[in-house]
Amino acid sequence: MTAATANGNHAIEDPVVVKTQAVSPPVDESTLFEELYQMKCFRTGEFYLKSGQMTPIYIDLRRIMSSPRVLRMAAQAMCDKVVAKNIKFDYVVGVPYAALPLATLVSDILNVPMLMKRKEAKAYGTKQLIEGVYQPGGTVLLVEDVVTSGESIRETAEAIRKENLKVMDAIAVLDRQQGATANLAEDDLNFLSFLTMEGILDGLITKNEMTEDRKQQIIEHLAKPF
Ligand SMILES: O=P(O)(O)OC[C@H]1O[C@H](OP(=O)(O)OP(=O)(O)O)[C@H](O)[C@@H]1O
Repeated sequence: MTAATANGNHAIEDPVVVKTQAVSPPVDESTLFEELYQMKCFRTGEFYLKSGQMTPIYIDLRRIMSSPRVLRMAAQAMCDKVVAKNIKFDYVVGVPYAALPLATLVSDILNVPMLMKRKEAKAYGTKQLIEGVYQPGGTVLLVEDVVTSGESIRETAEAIRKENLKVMDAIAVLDRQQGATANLAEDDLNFLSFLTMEGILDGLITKNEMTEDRKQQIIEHLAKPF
């Protein structure tokens, strides 16, 4: 039996069971770096971010959806971290759009239901911004691919909280280390990532794609305010 909720969804009678056991061997940082490198996810040059800031290094994790194996590895890496930190949640939500395939796999690996937050509500149908079946009061884990300022996570958390769901934690494959942790803490969001920009730059040095001096220049550039 189900009960109607405020959002018109029907609550699931049985409580959600969070299976906090990852199913594959743990993924380590250097292995994932190597896979992302092989998939040409790291590009140096002149690129512009959502914030409008120019960046000398662009990290495009949208490419990994083209490899189910690497996509799953990245999702598994986040699951390992979430399990290690003993984070409890009832639903997984990907920050649209790039993180949606990752969130789908996190949901599958941990056997936790997924919800989907739209970038914009549709003007027809149910017009809901949050899709899926949920009970108000449930807790959401946010999943991101790459985080710069954390603004996309913050916007997603805001929309979810308006639906009387709780959000306390967000996890990303990669943190560009440009202030997201502090920015999100202001919104009571605990932010974790599996890889960091510094780790990527170090990896590119080992590949002879970058010098230590260039790494320092890039870090200084990225430390500038948006
Ligand atoms: O931390 P932030 O400063 O918000 O930047 C990170 C966001 O930017 C990218 O998404 P983008 O806006 O390019 O959209 P997409 O996911 O639809 O590609 C990325 O996938 C993150 O969601």
